[in-house]
Amino acid sequence: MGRYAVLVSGPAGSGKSTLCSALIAHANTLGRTIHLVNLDPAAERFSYTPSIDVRELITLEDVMDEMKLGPNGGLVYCFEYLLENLDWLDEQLGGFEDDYLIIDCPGQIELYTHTALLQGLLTYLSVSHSFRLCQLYLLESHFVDEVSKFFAGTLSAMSAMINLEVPWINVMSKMDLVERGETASRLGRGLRGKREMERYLDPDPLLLTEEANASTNPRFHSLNQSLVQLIDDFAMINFMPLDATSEDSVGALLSHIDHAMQSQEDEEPKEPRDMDKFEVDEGGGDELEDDETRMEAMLEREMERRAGGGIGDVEI
Ligand SMILES: Nc1nc2c(ncn2[C@@H]2O[C@H](COP(=O)(O)OP(=O)(O)OP(=O)(O)O)[C@@H](O)[C@H]2O)c(=O)[nH]1
Ligand SMILES: [Mg+2]
Repeated sequence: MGRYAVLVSGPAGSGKSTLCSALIAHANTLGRTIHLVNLDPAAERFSYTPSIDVRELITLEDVMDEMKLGPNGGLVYCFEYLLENLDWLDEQLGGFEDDYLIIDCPGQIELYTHTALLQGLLTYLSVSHSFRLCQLYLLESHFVDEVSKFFAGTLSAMSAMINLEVPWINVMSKMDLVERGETASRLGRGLRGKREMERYLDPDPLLLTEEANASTNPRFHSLNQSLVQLIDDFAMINFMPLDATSEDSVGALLSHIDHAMQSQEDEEPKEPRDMDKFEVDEGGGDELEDDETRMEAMLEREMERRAGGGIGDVEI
């Protein structure tokens, strides 16, 4: 087999921990074992006991007390500490040869978009521990129920995707709320119908532009056009619907993840890199690689995958 790790990421409350539990429960019914890894130093409880738990190394509560930091600064500190203490992680990972890990991440979006911390960790897992990786990014259906919110959610997903550069699956979570037609936003506006919502799963650029223009001042129409163009050019923004309460829905997502992982078997192995280079730098100074080159390489690979099948089927 090999070593596989699925990172479950996304904004606060998007359903990450619920999905981790649902995936583990579903895997158990198939006779498969998935181990839970908790990377959230502020997590309180889990349905399954984590096999690896960052809280054994550091907790957000202690950091906030001792370092006099707020929750966000404290979280960044916890991740820096983890990356400075990778020997702890080495020890934890030692017992998991040939295993499938599901990694529950914190909900602070800046971790995915503004810092290189998670990227450092992913590089470490793939280069030093030969993990095949896949990242899920969850967005809640009822926060993406109109075009302006769809833009905001999609751009955050895109920004995280470019920052992290691993096989990627966007997930629109809590789709059962759409099915049930529950009130969407907490502002009390009615949720769009299921069919209307589904068009956001694989958005049509023309419809998106029309809808965005219909609800904005004409001064912003060219901005709408550019945003839609950007989303369309990337050809990466589509969402897999998820209802974590449905075994079928969780099963479909697990198959999708398996497919993304499997496809990496066909890829060329990565050259081991000097771990000294993976020092954390939040100031944007010495980046691991030049951003443009990384982005070009990522886009090129994506185009190749899409042209040749491979993980082109995967919503990334
Ligand atoms: N209806 C519905 N509720 C869900 C679903 N998934 C999660 N929830 C609910 O959403 C809330 C947040 O879920 P969590 O799994 O804790 O979300 P999270 O992303 O781990 O949250 P943080 O770790 O705080 O960022 C809980 O009340 C869940 O029961 C779903 O598929 N459908
Ligand atoms: Mg959680």
